[in-house]
Amino acid sequence: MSSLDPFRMIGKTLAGHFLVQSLVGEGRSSVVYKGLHIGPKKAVALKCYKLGAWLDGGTAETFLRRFREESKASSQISKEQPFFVRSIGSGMTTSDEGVYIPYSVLEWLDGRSLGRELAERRARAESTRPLTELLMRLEPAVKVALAHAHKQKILHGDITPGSFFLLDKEPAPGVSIKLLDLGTAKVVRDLAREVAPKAAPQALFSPGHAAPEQLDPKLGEWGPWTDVYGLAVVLLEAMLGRPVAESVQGKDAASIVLDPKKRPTPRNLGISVFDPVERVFAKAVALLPAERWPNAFEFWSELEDAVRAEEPTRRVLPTKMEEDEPEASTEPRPGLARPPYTTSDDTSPNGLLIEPAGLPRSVPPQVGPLAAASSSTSSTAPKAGPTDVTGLKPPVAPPPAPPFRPMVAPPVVGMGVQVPKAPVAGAAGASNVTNVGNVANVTGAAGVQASAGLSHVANPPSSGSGGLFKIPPPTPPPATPKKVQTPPPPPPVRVSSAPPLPQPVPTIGESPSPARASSPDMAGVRGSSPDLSGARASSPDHMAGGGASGRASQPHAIPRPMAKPAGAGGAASAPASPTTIRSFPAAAPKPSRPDLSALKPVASQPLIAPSPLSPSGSGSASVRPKPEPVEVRRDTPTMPLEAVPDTPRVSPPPASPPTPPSPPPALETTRAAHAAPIAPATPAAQAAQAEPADELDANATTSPDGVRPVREMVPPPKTNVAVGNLPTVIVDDPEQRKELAARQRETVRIAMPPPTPAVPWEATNPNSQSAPAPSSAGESEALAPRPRPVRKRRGLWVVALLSFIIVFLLGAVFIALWHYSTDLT
Ligand SMILES: Nc1ncnc2c1ncn2[C@@H]1O[C@H](COP(=O)(O)OP(=O)(O)OP(=O)(O)O)[C@@H](O)[C@H]1O
Repeated sequence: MSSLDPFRMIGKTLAGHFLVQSLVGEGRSSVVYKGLHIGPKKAVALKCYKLGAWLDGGTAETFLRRFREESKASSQISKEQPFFVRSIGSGMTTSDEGVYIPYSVLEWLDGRSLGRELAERRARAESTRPLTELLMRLEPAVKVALAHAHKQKILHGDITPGSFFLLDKEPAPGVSIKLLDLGTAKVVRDLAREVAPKAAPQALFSPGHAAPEQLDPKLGEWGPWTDVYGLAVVLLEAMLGRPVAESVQGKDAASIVLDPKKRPTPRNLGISVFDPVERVFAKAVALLPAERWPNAFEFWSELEDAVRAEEPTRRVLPTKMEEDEPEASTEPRPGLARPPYTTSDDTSPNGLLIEPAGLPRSVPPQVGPLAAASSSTSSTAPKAGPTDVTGLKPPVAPPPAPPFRPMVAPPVVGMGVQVPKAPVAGAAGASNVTNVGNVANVTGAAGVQASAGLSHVANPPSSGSGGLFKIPPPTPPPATPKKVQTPPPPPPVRVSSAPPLPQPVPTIGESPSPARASSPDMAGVRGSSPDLSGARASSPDHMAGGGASGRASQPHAIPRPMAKPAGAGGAASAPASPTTIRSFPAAAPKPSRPDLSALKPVASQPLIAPSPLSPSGSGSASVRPKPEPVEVRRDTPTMPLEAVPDTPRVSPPPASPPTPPSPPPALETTRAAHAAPIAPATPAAQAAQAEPADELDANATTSPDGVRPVREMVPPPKTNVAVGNLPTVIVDDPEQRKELAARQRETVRIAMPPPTPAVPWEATNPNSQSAPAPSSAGESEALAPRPRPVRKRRGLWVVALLSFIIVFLLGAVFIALWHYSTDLT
């Protein structure tokens, strides 16, 4: 398998639509290529799964069906939430050797995964990220996206640092991170579990990230609590600056993850945190699913609260956050405004104690069991503030009003954790998972006909066993609820920020304490284990400094058991119970948390343009008929406006009380009445028309591709506008409606006959010859003396003519009589 093109896919066109262009990176179970969606000429990511070893003619079809269902679910959910990578489709192809290669088509993202970032930071020996910064950065992907998925009974199933993609540019306001692999990660693991039930579970998961129940199904069902475990580990790794698995190597991952005495809590990993933070983590990584936080939202909220809880004495919280969100809100906060952190000189914003720079350390840091052993503080004791083991400062009394300052990219101070820097290992050792995707080893599938082609999410999710990655129904709690035994946390230890301390903070079990030698758990567990060695194949993605997880490196000591390990009380006796218990201990009174059901998606309308492929298509790639853009509708024939005035109105304007006729106003009213049907007839209709405008404005943002405005993709509600007796015309755009109304009014004016000289007062009083005194300029024109009617003038002419004729006849008679008298004489 070439590291440059593991599947030899570059240059191929998948499903006739997606040209494979270049390799992006390779993870444990997949290879990601950059591709081109040929039609729209958009970049896509083609994620090809290394499942050749698990698929043959018998399993390929079943897998493909379930894979499509998962893809469909992720496609749907990615439309609902902008913090998911958008799933465009999925399919299956074959390699040149005839090996099945299922693949997903995803939106192309510019940026890098958290895993890659951690690896790069580690390679550059940069400081790790403080917890508060991590909480802020990952919050939308967890409290919005993952919580939304959990609410829909979909879980991720393989949360690792690679699951979080940090975007270079925000495709939409506030969207700076996306969650990858929702759902598909699980279906891939499910397949492997089913077709190779005897395969070591460790082969399917990233060492250190797998939850106990993923390694030992007897512990319980997978569920949102499984993701909680992965989330906790991701945070721990980001705080540590190295994979948790490195801290537990020496035995295989399963035996460590499943050891109730060695829970990967911050303190057990050498991270000094305050009690509340330790407690939240301890519950998140509890051995039994039933003892964990039930979902990502609760875990995250509790963790935020725990960090916030230190604020009164340590002032580590962002002031604005405190003001804006005094209580844990049920509302997810996408794109949470990142207010500047404020911190005092001796505290860090991550829940850790930081010793003022330059102060000598008199006591080496004590971590985990050591700290517990050396302290009389217990979790039940009233909290008296952090214990200052250095003795340099009183433990509580903070200096009066220390200057608050913004926390700007904290270096070591922000982390406050001293972790020995393990050398970055290369592709270490025998990876027990490389065979998962080693297509070169797979020959059995050769010759089996592949159902190639883009098989976009078409089938409705089956409700059967092979269906979506659904969360199992909760199991009724047992009669005696188990208690989560949170260990009495040792007092936090002040850790110097700068200069770096000469003595490293021991990782688990590396304490110089004599107790270490006496720990029975230490016996025989040292030594490198191939199971824990680098699980990643060589990947360009990780060439820059090693993977963030799964890298084997130098051996580390095995952790000593905690004085009272987290979850040990219940867990030690419980592993045999396969039941999933969703009860929570009374011993750890849970602050009233908002019900997850109250969680609402941030945006009811998708901010992201829908996939160009139809989610309902089947078989080969089908191009989704694009929603008709608003602009197109503008061009649709609307109506013969000229005909409007002559047509009877179907819906007359609202009956307004008849006003006494006054000439010009009456004319205008008449004209407006013709146009009235365009306007909504009722206030409700007016409101209905205003709504789409707001909606359009709200959605008037560009798609992540920056190509088509989202408003084109989200047609506003249609409003039927009846105009005269014309067929009902659907006008979508309120602007269009206004324009239409204006044009119609204009048309009415044009089509109206010229104003008749008959004015009401003249018609009703034809004998009146005097106009009323004009009251305005407009009226003066209307009431000006009017020309005499033609009829009257004609009468005058007739009278004149008749008079002339009479005069003429009289003259003629007179002349005739004169001649007669002359003749007589
Ligand atoms: N949609 C995407 N756009 C751009 N790059 C992506 C996309 N999806 C994944 N990548 C990148 O491809 C690389 C390989 O990803 P992949 O998921 O195969 O492995 P991983 O996440 O690094 O590790 P693992 O799967 O073992 O947890 C990573 O660098 C990842 O950031």
